[in-house]
Amino acid sequence: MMDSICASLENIEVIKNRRPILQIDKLDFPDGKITALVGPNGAGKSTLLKVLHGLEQPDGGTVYFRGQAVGGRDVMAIRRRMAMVFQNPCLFQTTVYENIAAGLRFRKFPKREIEPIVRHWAQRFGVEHLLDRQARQLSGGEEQRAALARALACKPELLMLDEPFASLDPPTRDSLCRDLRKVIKAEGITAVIVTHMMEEVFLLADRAVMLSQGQVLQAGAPEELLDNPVNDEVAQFFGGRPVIVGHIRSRSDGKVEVVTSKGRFQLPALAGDEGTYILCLRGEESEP
Ligand SMILES: Nc1ncnc2c1ncn2[C@@H]1O[C@H](COP(=O)(O)OP(=O)(O)OP(=O)(O)O)[C@@H](O)[C@H]1O
Repeated sequence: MMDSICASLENIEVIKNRRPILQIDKLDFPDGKITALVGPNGAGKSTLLKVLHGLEQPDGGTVYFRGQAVGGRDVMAIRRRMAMVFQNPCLFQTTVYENIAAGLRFRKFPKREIEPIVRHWAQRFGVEHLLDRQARQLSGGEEQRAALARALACKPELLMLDEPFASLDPPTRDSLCRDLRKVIKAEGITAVIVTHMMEEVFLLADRAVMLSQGQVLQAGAPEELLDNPVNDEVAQFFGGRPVIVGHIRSRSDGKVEVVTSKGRFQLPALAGDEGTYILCLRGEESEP
């Protein structure tokens, strides 16, 4: 069955200082799927997100949202159906509660409906106990959780994330990634995440799109880019480290069977595993 498409870019061109920084013939964002945008610094990832979000007007081409060309007076109405979360969460200088409620107030939700929605999303992202706290008194991980709750409270159809976890420590990043995937999947949201971290690509994304110099080099399942890269640049980006990705096939007696493209592995079950294992291989120490 064909995937239905939430948003797409067609013949998009963005030019800065007479230099093309984004040239996309066609790129679809399928409904309910999480797409990771990856690529080296300056590849055009953030520009692509801004074009998709209507924050940046392309010099050529068309953005479609649910089959409708985005432009003119409709832009603001369509942008309200999307949400963006940045690396710097940019919380308002007020309480966590007011931050999560902000979009709902803006959309003129009735007062009595706001509180249960705020509590629901605060609880989904583990910040319910912080609702009365001023945003400036949060840790980086708590800030990002509050920013995600704020973004999701408005039920966006398309969620865009620009390196949302880049400044978090690995365990915080890992737990937030897993929570985010659960929430996005449960809500059926379409998401696009810009990231430099391979772990995030494999933990979060259903698809990966590799950009370089403003162009799409390859798009497909993350494992496809890892196992069958179209060129050296993709191979180096995805295979720069010896990583094998696997999915849990079965569990028994505290063990899991993980199926990978390189074979099956019996491994001890890890707390919090959700079905995806990333096996990183370390070279054998040579004897002196
Ligand atoms: N306003 C601008 N004027 C001129 N050049 C720009 C402007 N905005 C972006 N660029 C250039 O466009 C290219 C793409 O930038 P962009 O921020 O989209 O890349 P990126 O893939 O998100 O990079 P990074 O991983 O470093 O965040 C870069 O070479 C950047 O210098």
